[in-house]
Amino acid sequence: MNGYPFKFSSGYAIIVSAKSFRTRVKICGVTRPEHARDAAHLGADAVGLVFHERSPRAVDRATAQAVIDALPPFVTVVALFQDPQAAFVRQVLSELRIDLLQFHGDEAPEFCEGFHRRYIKAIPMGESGDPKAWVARYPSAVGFLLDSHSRGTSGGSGEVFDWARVPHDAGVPLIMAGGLSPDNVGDAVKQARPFAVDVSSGVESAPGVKDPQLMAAFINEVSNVHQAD
Ligand SMILES: O=C(O)c1ccccc1NCC(=O)[C@H](O)[C@H](O)COP(=O)(O)O
Repeated sequence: MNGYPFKFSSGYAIIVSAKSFRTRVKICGVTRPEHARDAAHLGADAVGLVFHERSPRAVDRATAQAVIDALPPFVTVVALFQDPQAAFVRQVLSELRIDLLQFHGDEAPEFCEGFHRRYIKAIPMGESGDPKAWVARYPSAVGFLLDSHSRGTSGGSGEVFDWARVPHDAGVPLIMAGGLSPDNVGDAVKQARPFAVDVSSGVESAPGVKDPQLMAAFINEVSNVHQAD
């Protein structure tokens, strides 16, 4: 398919020309202000802050504030949680300028909606099953992040799932994640034509340490796909 599926609110579906569409890029698990600034100036659309204490990429609120302060305008700040206490999410939201929530665990739709913020829901592609069943279960999500983890396990593993399972007719923005790197992201975008791609370990020199050269290579590979379309 040489284009991107889009469904209007009326239900009318079209393929948007590949030339007029740009796959967005989110760099997840940023732990240092200088890496956030680098990511943004290299062209990242969003950065993810991991608020899951068992993650090697977990940030405390002071570090998160420093990362946010390093960002220029028009870069989305995403706060990632995995089965958090509601009070913790509320505390993060009250202290930090968060644009979007990302729920990576078994959170119910009512829980995700309870903060009255836009949110995306991670779909565990390590499980069999139709991703569109998740889309139907979370009608208030503004997008879905397809990651290679199984239910109950964390993301950021660097593992790849079968891209043939990405639906082309979900009717909502899909964000591909899981084991993407500068070596494979071009193929992933060409094959699945997602709304966005999300990367963590594939642009790191060590867990939690983003590598500016790998981030640059990753973002270049994504834009190269569109220049060749
Ligand atoms: O990154 C983590 O440590 C993490 C912990 C708990 C839940 C989710 C987590 N990461 C999710 C992600 O960073 C993204 O989904 C990512 O793009 C996928 O990671 P990777 O395969 O390393 O690119």
